[in-house]
Amino acid sequence: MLTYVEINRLEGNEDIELPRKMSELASGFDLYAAVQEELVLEPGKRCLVPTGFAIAMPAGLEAQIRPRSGLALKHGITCLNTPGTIDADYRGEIKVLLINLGEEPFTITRNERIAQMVFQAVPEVELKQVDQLSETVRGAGGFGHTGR
Ligand SMILES: O=c1ccn([C@H]2C[C@H](O)[C@@H](COP(=O)(O)OP(=O)(O)OP(=O)(O)O)O2)c(=O)[nH]1
Ligand SMILES: [Mg+2]
Repeated sequence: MLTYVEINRLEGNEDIELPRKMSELASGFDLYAAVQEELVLEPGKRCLVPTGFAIAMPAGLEAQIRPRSGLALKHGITCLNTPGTIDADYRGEIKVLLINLGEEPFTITRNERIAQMVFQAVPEVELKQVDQLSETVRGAGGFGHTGR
């Protein structure tokens, strides 16, 4: 089923590409940097990169902002808060929190693809407080208790 998500290009970003799938069955819409000309991200530093657009999706969806593997592999550039969460009721500009985990400064240029946005269904959940939880074999074991 096709779902329509409204997208609004923000003023001053007429030259910035709107998010786009780069192949027919791609999961993510690639996001383009709406930085002024260039932005240099030094090793170990983070920055919030504007994208020049806002969206409105129907209730029951979220958007996740995920890194691009090529930038991660070649330059150590990733999203610090990956996956970034875009709430269905958010109407502000979508921004990408990048961090440079590489050894070299990385230059972000205007209209460069810096991350991708994947839409996901969010189930309707309500938390119900109880005195005792249902039992399982795992129980409270976690954090590697099954071995390395
Ligand atoms: O990578 C991101 C993450 C978040 N947002 C926007 C959309 C999201 O709906 C809002 C809030 O994000 P989040 O809930 O992750 O941040 P918070 O620190 O909990 O802020 P808030 O108190 O505003 O919810 O910020 C982005 O544009 N990019
Ligand atoms: Mg929040």
